[in-house]
Amino acid sequence: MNRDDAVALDRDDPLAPLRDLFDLPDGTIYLDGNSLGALPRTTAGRVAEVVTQEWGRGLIESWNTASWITLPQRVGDKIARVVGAGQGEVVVADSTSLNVYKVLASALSIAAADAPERRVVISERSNFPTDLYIASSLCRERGYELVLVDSPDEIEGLLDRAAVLMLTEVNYRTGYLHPMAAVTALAHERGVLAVWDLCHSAGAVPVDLRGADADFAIGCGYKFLNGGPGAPAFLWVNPRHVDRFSQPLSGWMGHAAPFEMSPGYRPAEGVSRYLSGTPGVIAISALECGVDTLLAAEAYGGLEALREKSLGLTRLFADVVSSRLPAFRIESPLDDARRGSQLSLSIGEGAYAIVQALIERGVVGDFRAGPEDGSAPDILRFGVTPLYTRYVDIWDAVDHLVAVMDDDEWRAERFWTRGAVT
Ligand SMILES: Cc1ncc(COP(=O)(O)O)c(C=O)c1O
Ligand SMILES: Nc1c(O)cccc1C(=O)C[C@H](N)C(=O)O
Repeated sequence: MNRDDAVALDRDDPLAPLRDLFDLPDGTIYLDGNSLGALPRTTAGRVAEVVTQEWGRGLIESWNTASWITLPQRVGDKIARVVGAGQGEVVVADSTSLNVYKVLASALSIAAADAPERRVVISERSNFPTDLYIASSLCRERGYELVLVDSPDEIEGLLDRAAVLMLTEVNYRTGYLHPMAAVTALAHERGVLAVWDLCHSAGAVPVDLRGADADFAIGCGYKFLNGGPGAPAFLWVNPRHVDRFSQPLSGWMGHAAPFEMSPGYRPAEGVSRYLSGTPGVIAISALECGVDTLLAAEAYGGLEALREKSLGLTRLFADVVSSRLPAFRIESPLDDARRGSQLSLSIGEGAYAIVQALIERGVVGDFRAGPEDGSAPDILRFGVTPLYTRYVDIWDAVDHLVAVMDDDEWRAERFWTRGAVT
C-alpha cells in the first residue's frame, strides 16, 4: 500500500461526490467529526433564511406559517430514518445530557412499577462522563445503585438485580461497538430495560432500534449528524412503552394542548411528551441541514454503504499505523464488527503533545485523557466521517504522524500547554 493506492481508492469510491456537500477548509485533514461534524454547504444559507425571512419578516406568525412548531417532529422523522425508528417515534429536543436524564427517569418509573425489588442501574465505567454524572444523580434521587462494569462480560452477572442497563453503543474513547440487538435481548430475557446512547453511532453506523427492540434511545446532533456546535439532541421511545411512559421535565411543549394554557399537565401523545420548553428554531433548522446532507447518502446506498467505507478507512488507518508506527498501540477493536467510526491509539508518553503537533500540521484529531487511576491510557482519537473523509486523508494523516514522531517534533514546549477544550 502506498499513497497512489489510497488515491486510487478515492477515485473508485462511489461515495466520493458526497464530500462536495461540505464546506471544508483547504489544507485541513479533519478527523474529529465524532466530536463536531463539519459544516454542510446548505447550512449558512438556510440559517440566514430562517433568521432574515422567517424571523425577520414573518415574526411570530412563523410558528404557524413556517411550521416552526412542528420542527422537533419533522427533523425527528428524518433522524428516525438513520436509527431504524418509525415515523412519529423520534423527537428533537434539548441536549444529550438532559435527554439522558429524561429517558433514564422514564425507564426507572416503568421498572419501579413492574419490578420494584430491582434497585440497580448498570452502565460502563468508560461511558462518556455526562451519562454517568446524570445517571448517578438520578440514582441518588430515586434510591437506586449505579453499578459500573469494567468490561461488557461483567454485565450478565448483574442483570438479576438490575432495573435498567444504560449503555453507549459506540464507546467515545475506544470506538468499541456493542452488539445492540444481542445485549438488548439478553437484558430483556432477564427482565431489564435497555437504554442506548447513540451519540457516536447515529449517522456513523447503521442503527436498528426497532430491530433490536431497544426500550429508549437518545443521541446527539452535532457529531455524525453535522448539526453544528451545540446542536439539539434527539430521543426515541419504543412504541411498546408509548402509552405508559412519563417524563420528569413535563413542560408545556410536551403538553397535549400547550395553547390551552391549562394549569394541569396532560402529556402529549407519544414521543412528543419529551419536549419540555420552546424548541430552538434556528438550531434545529441547522440540524435539519446536517441530517438532509446525511440523507443524501441514501441515493448512494445509505448507511450500509457509509459503514462499508468507514470500515475501509479505519482498516487502512490501522494497517498503515501497524506497519509504519509500531510504537503506537491500537486501542480500537480490530474486529470490524466491533469497531465504530474511529481509530484510537495510545503511546507511552506525550499523547496530548502529539495531537497538538498534528493539529499544527493541519491534521485535526483529538486527545482523550485516560482515567486518573491509570487503568486505561491517554488516547489519540481519530474519527472518520465517510461522507467526507478520503482514503488519502488517512494516508497523509499517518505520514504527518510519522514526521511528528521521527523528528521528535512533539517534544517542543508549545505543544504541552493544555487548552480549556481538548
Ligand atoms: C456518549 C456521549 N454522551 C453525551 C455526550 C454529550 O452530551 P451533551 O451534548 O449534553 O454535552 C457526548 C459528547 O459530548 C457523548 O460522547
Ligand atoms: N460537546 C463537546 C463540546 O461542547 C466541546 C468539545 C467536545 C465536545 C464533545 O462532543 C466531546 C465528545 N462527546 C467526545 O466524544 O469526546
